[in-house]
Amino acid sequence: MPDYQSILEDIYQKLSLDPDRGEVASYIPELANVDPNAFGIYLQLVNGESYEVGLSQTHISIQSISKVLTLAMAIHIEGLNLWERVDIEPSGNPFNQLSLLELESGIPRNPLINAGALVIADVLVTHFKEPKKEFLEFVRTVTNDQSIDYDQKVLESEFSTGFRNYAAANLLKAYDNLHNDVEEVLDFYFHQCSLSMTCAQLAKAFYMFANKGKDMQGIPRLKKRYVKRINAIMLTSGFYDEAGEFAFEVGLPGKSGVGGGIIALLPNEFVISVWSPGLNEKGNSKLGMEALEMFTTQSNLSIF
Ligand SMILES: NC(=O)CC[C@H](N)C(=O)O
Repeated sequence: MPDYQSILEDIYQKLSLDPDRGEVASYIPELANVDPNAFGIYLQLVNGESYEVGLSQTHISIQSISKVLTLAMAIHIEGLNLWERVDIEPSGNPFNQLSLLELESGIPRNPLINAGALVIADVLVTHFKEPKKEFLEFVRTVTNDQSIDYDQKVLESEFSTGFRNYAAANLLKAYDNLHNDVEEVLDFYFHQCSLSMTCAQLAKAFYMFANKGKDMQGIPRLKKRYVKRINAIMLTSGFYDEAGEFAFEVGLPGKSGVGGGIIALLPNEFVISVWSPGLNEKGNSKLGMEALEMFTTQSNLSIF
């Protein structure tokens, strides 16, 4: 077995010296208040062991990482019908791009771009009486951690500046691919993005995707055939127009968020979460991508 702690410490030391950390997201004003030098990694092995360096226990805004968790809930509800409303192809475009949605008559390319996540949010809003409560409960249950909650300040920030999300939701509605009120779906979507979790909590939440659908308590949360497909979608679409680069450099299914978090996993082996708030020009954590490239190269563990 690789010496995981030494690998993490080596990555941490080398990258901590990197003067170029990218730009902290500012289009959601609350995210711009985060220290650009923050950096943490948490590694959760499927065998139960864990390793960490830096700010792995600091709360971060999980942002688009939440899209995988809502997808897991929606796929359970809708099964194969889900794919009539959202496609599974990489978009090759930024996460908030609208032109493809218009071109493709209101069917989002995949569930991990914003338009796709809004359709997934719509499924949950239809299915549950109290979708925000149910989503929070789902995340708390699979992580076995009742302390996880929404961040009110980030939430307000999302509401006040989410113009492209309002546009995407309205476009979906115009194409009849949003069954509930635009405001209700956006309210849910902004809540899911505002969820605040540590790298450690994120790794635990994603444990089920590395463990054939069973969470850390060994309880089945997701059918195996859905786990396989969600992992495939993370690989092909988890990093928007940088999905190819992530597969090439890192070689793991994963998902990023504009809060600077990245989660990635190797089925049956581990889940790893990284946080560094500075983003590259594609909106993915700059140091986070570099750290994961170093991790899979040094440990010699990737799906390839
Ligand atoms: N890539 C992201 O993390 C985007 C999420 C952000 N809340 C948005 O909708 O714009």
